Amino acid sequence: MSLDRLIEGIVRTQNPAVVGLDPTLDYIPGFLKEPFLAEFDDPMEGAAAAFLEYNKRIIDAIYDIVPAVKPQAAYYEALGWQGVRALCETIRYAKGKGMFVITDGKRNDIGSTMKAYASAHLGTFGAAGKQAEPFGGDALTVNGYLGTDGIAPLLEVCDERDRGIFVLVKTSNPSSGEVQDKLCGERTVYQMMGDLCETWGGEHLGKYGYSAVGAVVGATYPEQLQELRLRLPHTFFLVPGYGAQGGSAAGIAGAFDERGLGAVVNSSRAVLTAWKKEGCDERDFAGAARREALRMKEDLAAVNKAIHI
Ligand SMILES: O=c1ccn([C@@H]2O[C@H](COP(=O)(O)O)[C@@H](O)[C@H]2O)c(=O)[nH]1
Repeated sequence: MSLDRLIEGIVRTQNPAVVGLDPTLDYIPGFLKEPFLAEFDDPMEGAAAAFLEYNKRIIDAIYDIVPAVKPQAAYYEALGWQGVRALCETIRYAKGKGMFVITDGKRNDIGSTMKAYASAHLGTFGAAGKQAEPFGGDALTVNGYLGTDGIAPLLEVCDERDRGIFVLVKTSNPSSGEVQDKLCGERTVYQMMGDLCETWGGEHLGKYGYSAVGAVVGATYPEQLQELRLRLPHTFFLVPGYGAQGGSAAGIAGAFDERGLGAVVNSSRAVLTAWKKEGCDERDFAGAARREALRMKEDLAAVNKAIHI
């Protein structure tokens, strides 16, 4: 169990970036969404169909230059079961294009319930011979607040199916310090959670030295990124907060190891709404997403000179 498939995608594209697929109707140009909204009586069905088509076009525009996508489940759940179906189909489409998919669900519960979340998002349903993947993601974001028994069922699935998790350690939002920066004995809560990631990842390291248990560390906290990189040598980072939340490439530099690995940086809104910022023809929205993804790649390369290996 490891995050090697993600790392291999980063090496192949020479791009430590993930594009967040967080669609809203507002981001989707009229020419694309209006026919779907008109076609279905149920507004959620029309919106879900528009989300899926929009995602496919974004994926088509970036899959050769960006190794991974991160659909945030909330945007799909907002449309009920139709949205959840669009999420499943988006995951399947991205995987069909060779992308690594991180489902951003931030799940956590007691062990028995986590077993259900683990098989839903990373596992399979059904018996041998008649088995299917419910969601089919490669990795899932989770909350570690309930402790080890809430994480153990995920580790089992990660082991069996070469999947990964990213545990919330130091989140990118402005209030993250209210709990995460509090001292608990001699360690902050985020340090304690980071140390647990190293423990949960255990001895099962992939060929690049990272385990299947990654950590979410926000681009908006450069000092903590650097500190945690040194403290957690086997824990790969998912770094949200670049772009729309104000995180910069310079602030992210400390997240990478000496090989240029160690982190994958997320950008959602900045890529999805690039066509609005550019002011280009709305029919070129996917082209604008690609241009923004290439701009981000260059921006990251300026602080993370080369990804060796
Ligand atoms: O600490 C965290 C954890 C998760 N997120 C998620 O990442 C994206 C960020 O979107 P942007 O549009 O690039 O700001 C979004 O899905 C969040 O739910 C985070 O921002 N911070």
